[in-house]
Amino acid sequence: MDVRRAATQEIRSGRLPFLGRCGALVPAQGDSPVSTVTTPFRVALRMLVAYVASTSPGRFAGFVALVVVEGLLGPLTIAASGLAVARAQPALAAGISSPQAAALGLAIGLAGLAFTAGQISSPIRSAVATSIGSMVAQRMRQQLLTATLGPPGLGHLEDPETAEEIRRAGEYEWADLAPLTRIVDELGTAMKSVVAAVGAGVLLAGFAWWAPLLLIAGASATHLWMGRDEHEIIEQHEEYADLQRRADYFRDLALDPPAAKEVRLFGLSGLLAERTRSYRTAFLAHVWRARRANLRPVLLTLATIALSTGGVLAGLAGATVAGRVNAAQLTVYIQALIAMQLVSHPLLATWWVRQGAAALPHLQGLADRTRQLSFAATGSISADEMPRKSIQFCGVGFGYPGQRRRVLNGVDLEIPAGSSLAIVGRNGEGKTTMLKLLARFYDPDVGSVRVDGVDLRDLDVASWRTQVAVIFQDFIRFELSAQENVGFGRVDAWTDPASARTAARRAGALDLIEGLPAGWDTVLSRHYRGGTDLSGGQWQRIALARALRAAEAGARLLVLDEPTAALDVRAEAMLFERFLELTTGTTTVLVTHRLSSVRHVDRIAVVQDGRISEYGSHDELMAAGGGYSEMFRLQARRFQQGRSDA
Ligand SMILES: Nc1ncnc2c1ncn2[C@@H]1O[C@H](COP(=O)(O)OP(=O)(O)OP(=O)(O)O)[C@@H](O)[C@H]1O
Repeated sequence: MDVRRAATQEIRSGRLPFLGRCGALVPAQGDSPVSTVTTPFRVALRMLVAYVASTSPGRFAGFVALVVVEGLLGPLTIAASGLAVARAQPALAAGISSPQAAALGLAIGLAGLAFTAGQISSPIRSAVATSIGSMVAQRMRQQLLTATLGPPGLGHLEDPETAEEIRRAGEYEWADLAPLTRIVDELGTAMKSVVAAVGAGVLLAGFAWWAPLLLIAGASATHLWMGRDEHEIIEQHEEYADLQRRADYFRDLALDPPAAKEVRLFGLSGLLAERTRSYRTAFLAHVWRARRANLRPVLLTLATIALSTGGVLAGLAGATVAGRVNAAQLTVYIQALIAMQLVSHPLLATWWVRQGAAALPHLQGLADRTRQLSFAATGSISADEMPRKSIQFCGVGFGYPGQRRRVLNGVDLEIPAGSSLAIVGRNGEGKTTMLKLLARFYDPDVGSVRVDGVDLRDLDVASWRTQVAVIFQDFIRFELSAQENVGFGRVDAWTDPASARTAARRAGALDLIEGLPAGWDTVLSRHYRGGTDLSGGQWQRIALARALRAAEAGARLLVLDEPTAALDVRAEAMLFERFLELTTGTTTVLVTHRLSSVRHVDRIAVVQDGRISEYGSHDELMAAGGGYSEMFRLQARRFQQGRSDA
């Protein structure tokens, strides 16, 4: 089951709006993030800086000011220390209380002050970077949630390209290696290094104009070679990311408790271990090959640095020997030369910048795209108290986005308000699809679904969904308390114990819940302390209780998509009977494969070849002697045989 899709269906049903604010959908197992950072560095840098700056302009301006000041403190320390060396000799000669000694003290004090300020400003910058990084992450998270949870339909989640965009847009979140706080900090360090290097360059220009230029040329060449090569390595990562994903998938299968039974039963352990190893080795082989190819630019880089630095040092030595540079100047120039090496520091930040910017191209415009793929929630008519008369499928034709085949092709069906309907048919005939149209997760391609004569498209979608309580086959099993699992049927009053109790009793789940270790407060997952796991049938009763809680809160259309498949035949029949009794007057639509369970519904619709092939009460359909009566007799015979065999 796709956990994300199941969760989204329930959230879309309008019952859990708060998850849009504080809940995050987790990536499916096996979708582990692999670097997709192929944006050219300059573009990535521009993108990242623009995004960070626009997230909090005031704070970012303060951050930049701090970075510039911190960057200038380095050259200031160098200049002050040079001044101190220059004044040392005259001060020694003039004595401790001379003006020369005072001037020396001033120079030393200035150097000490600049150095200390540099030490203090560094942690302050990191703290500001952390706070900006958190705000950026929060903004990205919000944008992602708006893009995924905002559209009222599901089409955007099922379009493969958009699903991939969403996955990539969310990678910043799961990339533990590169949290945004660290990325912003690295960006600040890189900016500071450039400012410090420029300041040092100005000092070194006092010796010779060409000296800083030579060092900058060396650093630029280095940047160019390394940057181009790093880009290639990252592209290789991207190209072979599938191998990594496969390796992770097989590893997760080996570790995943739900898979453990079949893995052991079919003796798959060895195969899983072998596949994990071979996919991982194949992936690493490409990475190693890329790294080996990277050796050449590393050597070229080292040679360039040695040549440019050596050239400046040789010039300095010559000038010193010739008496054109004194000791104080030499101190300043050598320190400036060392500080200028910082000019290549941003090179170290390229990886971080690319990581930080990786999600941005995918995030930008994502909300527009998902909105386009979902339908436009144009309707504004309130659905309060609907349906009062009927729900109709009028000539409905529908195919899933990106699929050529139409699942439904001319469905005509009327469900009188307050009646119960069972939709039956073979696997894959489109029963669940009809329910999805009913909940307006999609719009029909042809025809319309009408409530009291009003096209669903003209109804306010949120208001319609408060009228609908659906339990799908793949309902969510919230790893939360029993109270929450049932109470979420009415999210704005989920804590109400009396209503939850009533719903649980009606669903036959009350004894089960009250027998749990901490009763209603028990977390329904053994992954949590004091939590417990439920069987498939027990979970279905909980889900049913949630739907009944919604019905009690005013939902007027109850839709159950095989919610009792994990119960035995007798339990299902009893539950359906009781359910129909309890929901008398509520419009109820059931999907089930067990025809014995639907004898008591008012009407039965058989779906076949994309349309309704039979429609009527159980007795009418049996009397008609069509496909339904044939299926019913077959199932009854099997059941009888099973009982007599037993
Ligand atoms: N999200 C989807 N994207 C593409 N095709 C889909 C999607 N969901 C279902 N289908 C296809 O639509 C068809 C009808 O599916 P649906 O789930 O409505 O059938 P069903 O009658 O409920 O089946 P079952 O009895 O097995 O639950 C199937 O062929 C299925 O593969």
